Amino acid sequence: MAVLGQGQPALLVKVVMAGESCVGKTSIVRSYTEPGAPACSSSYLATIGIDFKVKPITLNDTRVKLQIWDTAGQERFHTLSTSYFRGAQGFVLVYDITNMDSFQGITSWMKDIHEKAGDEVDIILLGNKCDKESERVVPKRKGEKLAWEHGIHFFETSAKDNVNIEDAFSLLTKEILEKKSCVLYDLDVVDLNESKKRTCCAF
Ligand SMILES: Nc1nc2c(ncn2[C@@H]2O[C@H](COP(=O)(O)OP(=O)(O)OP(=O)(O)O)[C@@H](O)[C@H]2O)c(=O)[nH]1
Repeated sequence: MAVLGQGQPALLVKVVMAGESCVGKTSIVRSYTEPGAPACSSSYLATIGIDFKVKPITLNDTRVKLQIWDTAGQERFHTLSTSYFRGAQGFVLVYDITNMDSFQGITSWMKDIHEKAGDEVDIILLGNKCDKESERVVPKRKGEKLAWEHGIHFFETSAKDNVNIEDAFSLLTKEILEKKSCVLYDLDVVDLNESKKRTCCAF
């Protein structure tokens, strides 16, 4: 793998959150990008439309700017949300271990991802809210089996207790870097203007 050191532009990686409404996508992003701030609140505020956060990380001496798009899971936003799938290099596909419908919806989300973003994208499956063990309805082995059938990695996570969130994003990013061409991006430039980007086939 080519290494981009200090002073060189970081690689821009686009990752999209997907999954049913209320499974914890926004809370996972918050837990990852705003350490220290409470990821979960007692009241639920649905994502309206789309939002993105940027998380700079360094993996094996390679500087990466993770651009994490948080989509709305509500059915009425489905067309808008899936329109952001195009061009993504990775997906964090989330269900809630206390909600069987959210787990059963995963196959359909998987289909949407492959239709819009192709078959080569990297996906990681997360069974979120693992802190709510007493309310669990989706056994861990079901998540593991589904992930195994699709050839993807799986974690059970808690955005509330910050369990496995960092590991999940790191693993997904590593997989993307190992096989994908990425976009070069100057760390100090905030503008995502097309002219400031160029394709890099360093990997
Ligand atoms: N106990 C617990 N609650 C969580 C966890 N993650 C999220 N929640 C709660 O679940 C509810 C929904 O979380 P969100 O992050 O808004 O869910 P979402 O998937 O972004 O929902 P949409 O925006 O509608 O797509 C909120 O009340 C969160 O506080 C978790 O790991 N554990």
